[in-house]
Amino acid sequence: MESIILIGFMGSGKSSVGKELSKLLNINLVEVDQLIADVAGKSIPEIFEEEGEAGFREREFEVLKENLLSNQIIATGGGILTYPKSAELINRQSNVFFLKGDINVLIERISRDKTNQRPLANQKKESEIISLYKIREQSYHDAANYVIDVTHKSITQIAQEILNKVGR
Ligand SMILES: Nc1ncnc2c1ncn2[C@@H]1O[C@H](COP(=O)(O)OP(=O)(O)O)[C@@H](O)[C@H]1O
Ligand SMILES: O=C(O)C1=C[C@@H](OP(=O)(O)O)[C@@H](O)[C@H](O)C1
Ligand SMILES: [Mg+2]
Repeated sequence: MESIILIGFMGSGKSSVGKELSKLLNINLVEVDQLIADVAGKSIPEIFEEEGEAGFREREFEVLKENLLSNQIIATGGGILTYPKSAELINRQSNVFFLKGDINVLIERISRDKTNQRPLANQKKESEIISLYKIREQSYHDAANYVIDVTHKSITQIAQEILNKVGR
């Protein structure tokens, strides 16, 4: 099976749904953010602070490139498509799922989630996060082969819906 790639804004559930899919299919999860931190030996906020967003995006591209093998679940970070080299790789894939949700619900989920520190959402006004979403929204649609509404669904429901689409 060609790998299942999850894209979408922060808080849309890419990491959570990725974990669930990896369990259900018993295949490897590539959690891009986690691998970036492992390779760098520092946290995502530390990378943003020390290397800037540009440094983070190049690291993200390297991890994506090295892990685009078949038969995996790939949970990306919400900004991966802003880097043209990464967008190009993802645009070539055919099991790309855009987890799309009401932005207000996503903001609520982000603000409740204290485990994942998100430098591009922390300390930001709601209006700024909404602007960032609007800037990115079209790129998710352009890259996606499937759009899944995640607003009023559980993580398990979303994972099941994805499995149905790929015929598993
Ligand atoms: N469908 C959902 N229903 C309820 N909570 C969710 C759902 N999807 C994600 N969450 C919660 O929202 C937060 C962000 O989810 P996460 O998987 O880290 O998203 P992403 O990787 O897309 O940023 C987590 O606390 C997670 O438990
Ligand atoms: O939207 C973004 O630019 C980012 C999203 C984060 O991943 P999640 O979408 O999993 O939160 C993480 O990659 C980093 O903080 C940058
Ligand atoms: Mg994530």
